[in-house]
Amino acid sequence: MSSRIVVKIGSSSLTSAEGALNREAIQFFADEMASLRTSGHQILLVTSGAVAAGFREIGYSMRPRLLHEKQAAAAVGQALLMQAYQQAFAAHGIITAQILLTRTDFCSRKRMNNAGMTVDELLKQGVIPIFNENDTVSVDELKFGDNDTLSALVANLVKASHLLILTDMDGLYSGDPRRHPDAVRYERIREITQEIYAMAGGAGSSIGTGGMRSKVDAAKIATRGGVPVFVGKVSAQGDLQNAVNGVGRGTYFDTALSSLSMKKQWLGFMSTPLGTITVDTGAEEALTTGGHSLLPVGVKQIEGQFHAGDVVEVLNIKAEVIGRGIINYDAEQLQLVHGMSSSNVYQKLENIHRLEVVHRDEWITLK
Ligand SMILES: Nc1ncnc2c1ncn2[C@@H]1O[C@H](COP(=O)(O)OP(=O)(O)O)[C@@H](O)[C@H]1O
Ligand SMILES: N[C@@H](CCC(=O)OP(=O)(O)O)C(=O)O
Repeated sequence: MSSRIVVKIGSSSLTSAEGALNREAIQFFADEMASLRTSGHQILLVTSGAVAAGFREIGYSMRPRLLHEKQAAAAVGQALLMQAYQQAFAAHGIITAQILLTRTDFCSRKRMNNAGMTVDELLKQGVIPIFNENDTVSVDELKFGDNDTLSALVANLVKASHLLILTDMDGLYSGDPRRHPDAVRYERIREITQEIYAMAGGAGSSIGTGGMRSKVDAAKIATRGGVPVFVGKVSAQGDLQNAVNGVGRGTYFDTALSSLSMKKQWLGFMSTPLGTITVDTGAEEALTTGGHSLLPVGVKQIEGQFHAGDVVEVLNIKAEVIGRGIINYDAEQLQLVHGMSSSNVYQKLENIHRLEVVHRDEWITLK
């Protein structure tokens, strides 16, 4: 199988601040992707720009902020965006396909498998699949918002050899260069630590959404799934090929030492937690560094109406998210026994099938 490359292009690279598609830019990116394809790679594109391309057409004077206005703008802009790509790729005799996804599509393995099979078939037929979030049906709390996360999930789904996140900045700097002109650029990140997160700020322009922060989030998801990531700028002929060859103008994120199984990727990045539990310091250590399961004695607080088998988010006593796991208790049961030693739990609850609140095999550390 030829290698699969997922290219993500942000709104800031495709549209003007006034809200118009930059057709020249779209042609340029299509040319770059076509030439990558000629060199033997399969290409998948994740593109933003629907809201930015649609808001002026619809009559808004600036990029809307309200959800229903953004959705209306996206419905207009998505058609314009696709038309522009179709035209640009047609110059190379390449057919494109539109795939609109929401976060909930990734929650269901069945929907994900269906999307995966459709993509396989499109690639087999030589088509370039073009993804965007299905903005019209996404509700606020289930939105990707920016497309960086979507691109990482797509890259993991298709087992890509590279994820290239193209933006208006040539990589990750020690601070947002728009505000810190003396910031220095990182060529390579071997491990995404809290310090790296601290450097990455939000969107610097009025067009983009997630900024560098959501790109680092995406890099974390992809690299833990075994896909190396490039975040940077492509603006001259040959830049995209250079990005693939390791000499692009941007930052490279190495894959994590051991890549996660699909089950753990689902747990960490696609599932929807139905509750939150807070654990004490000992339990935090046991889960995050000790490789142990979570026992009732370490649980301090419980929120949400979850049932055994649901996914919950786990917080430490500083209220930071440390990971997610599949819970073995209903919320009401756990309320009765949290903080108790194991022997007391057995006395209190007669028919528990597993003592562990979260078993280590059904846990992912996200800190
Ligand atoms: N540490 C950083 N290094 C580089 N850029 C940063 C950093 N922190 C914030 N940014 C901002 O992130 C922006 C890119 O993200 P965004 O505007 O969302 O673009 P896109 O539309 O391509 O997704 C840059 O223009 C920059 O202002
Ligand atoms: N789905 C939205 C993406 C919004 C957005 O701005 O994303 P990005 O430019 O990738 O930070 C759109 O097409 O407008």
